[in-house]
Amino acid sequence: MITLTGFGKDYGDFTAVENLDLHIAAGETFGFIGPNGAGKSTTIRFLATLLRASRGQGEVAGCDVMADPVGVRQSVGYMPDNFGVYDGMRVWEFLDFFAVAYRIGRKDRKQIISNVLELLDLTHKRDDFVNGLSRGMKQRLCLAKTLVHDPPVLILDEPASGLDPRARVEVKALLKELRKMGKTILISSHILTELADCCTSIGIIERGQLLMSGPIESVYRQIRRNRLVDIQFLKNEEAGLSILRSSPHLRSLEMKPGGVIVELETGDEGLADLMEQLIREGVRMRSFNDRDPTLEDVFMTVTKGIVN
Ligand SMILES: Nc1ncnc2c1ncn2[C@@H]1O[C@H](COP(=O)(O)OP(=O)(O)OP(=O)(O)O)[C@@H](O)[C@H]1O
Repeated sequence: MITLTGFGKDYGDFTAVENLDLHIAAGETFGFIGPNGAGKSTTIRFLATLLRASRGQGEVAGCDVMADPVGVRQSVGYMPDNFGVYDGMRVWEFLDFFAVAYRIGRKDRKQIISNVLELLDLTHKRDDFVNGLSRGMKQRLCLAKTLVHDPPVLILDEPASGLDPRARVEVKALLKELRKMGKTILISSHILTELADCCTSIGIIERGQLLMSGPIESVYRQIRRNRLVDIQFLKNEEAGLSILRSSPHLRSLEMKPGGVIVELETGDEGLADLMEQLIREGVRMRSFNDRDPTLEDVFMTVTKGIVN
């Protein structure tokens, strides 16, 4: 449903995105994850036909992004990261404005607006002025606006940023609802936990390069080949770190208060040997936990796989 082939974008001498290949199948909810400035919005704005590529091609719902931007816009509901709502309008007028822009006839508009308001739980705000809405409601209204022309593809740039925890949970529930309706969704975020339980696939981008992508389970599997061990030190932390750093099994090491998370490529025996060595050398540990990676671990390992 969404394909990018060798997509690249330069701003002057600066390459914001480099040679990006991506394929998102129909019905997927794809989480596009990356730190600030990674190139998420640049990629998204290209797919939404708002920015020209320096290299490469894109296709959305069978339409070429550069050759047929109108076709793409008809198939896409796009929510930008810096959305604007027109303050002087009432909620229903705001949606009606976009429905007219999508050339939806007067007869159908009323019903569509009432359906969309109901889906977004905004029916009771129908006649309120947009500027009287809370931030969370404005964000929901923006999401409502992306749905008026019933597009098969939704491209949402950080739709939950700045929302309180309850509103974020509501956005996640809504994403699941939209997936059930058969929509293909690309959603970007740098809040990892936000995407962990509502995406079917993810892509991790850093400094304009896609570091990893695929079905969420396969991304977890790739990372699970290695063990993640969370160690909390009680005494002799320096000696402990030096043993870990010289271990041939070490793949990455991330410091945290009072301890460290290490990624080790080894089995149970190797893990037991390492534990024994730490104890033998006088390192006292409060805990030594081998655990399943979270999406956050995947992200940290992939974007910062640094062995100090
Ligand atoms: N119009 C522009 N002119 C020059 N540089 C730009 C422009 N737009 C983006 N950039 C740069 O390109 C890089 C990628 O920016 P982009 O907005 O795509 O990142 P992002 O992953 O969406 O970040 P964020 O999470 O902060 O929104 C950044 O270094 C940014 O400063």
